[in-house]
Amino acid sequence: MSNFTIDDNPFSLERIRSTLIRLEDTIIFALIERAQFASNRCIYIPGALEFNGATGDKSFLEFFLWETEKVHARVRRYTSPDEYPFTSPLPDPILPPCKFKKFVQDDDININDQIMEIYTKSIVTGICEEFDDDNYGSSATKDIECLQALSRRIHYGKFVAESKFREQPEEYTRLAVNNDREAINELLTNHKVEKVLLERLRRKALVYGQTLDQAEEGANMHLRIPVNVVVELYERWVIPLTKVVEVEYLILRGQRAAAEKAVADKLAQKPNVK
Ligand SMILES: C=C(O[C@@H]1C=C(C(=O)O)C=C[C@H]1O)C(=O)O
Repeated sequence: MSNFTIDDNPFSLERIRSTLIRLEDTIIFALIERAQFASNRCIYIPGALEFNGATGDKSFLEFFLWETEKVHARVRRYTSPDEYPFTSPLPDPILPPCKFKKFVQDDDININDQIMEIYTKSIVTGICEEFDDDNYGSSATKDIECLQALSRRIHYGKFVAESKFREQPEEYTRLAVNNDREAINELLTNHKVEKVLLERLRRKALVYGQTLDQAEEGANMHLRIPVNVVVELYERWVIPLTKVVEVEYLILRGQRAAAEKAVADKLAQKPNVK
């Protein structure tokens, strides 16, 4: 008998949470990469930069992101249930569809517009110095990595929500039928998990942000990214937006479950016609 049990359910809440923990590292390092460059605000302003007429009415970042997502769409990135594009229209995949183990239900929940707005208006300000260093391509490249990591983490809330629905289907269905978003948000919230996450994030940002250019441990004076910026990013934006996705998914999931039950009950009442 092994000393530890391996959770063989790839979609247990514990396994889903471990994916969110791994995404913390992806996000922190993506932010550290972006912080190398100035804010270069012009890349976020529609029409501020024109490359041979290519950007048109889009900002440089929107143009770059759209071109990037077109290629990613062609290699079927957005057929994955945990990947959501920021731009449209996008071409069909040139590869045959992957077979994904079905867990979350099909839906059209995509809050990347909110993520883009918050990232360009609030997050860049916190991690970059406010000036123009002409590194527009490099800045946008790093922005895209940050946006994709944040989008994946926040939309992974669907997996969390499905796992929680399966633990309390009746309760979530009852609240969904009443469109009670506040009660659903309260039921899904786990304050202990959030507290532990923010404490872990502070430690990660402190360690990952060090340049280690001082031999003496902990002597680093300069951090590559302010610790409080990372913690506030999660506390103010990432966790609340993840919960927005969870709530919207649970409303949909619960209302579908209620509709399916109504049909099943009706069929059960139907007398057998000889
Ligand atoms: C993701 C979960 O749902 C909620 C959102 C959390 C987050 O975004 O980090 C953490 C705990 C919950 O309040 C979870 O329960 O793990």
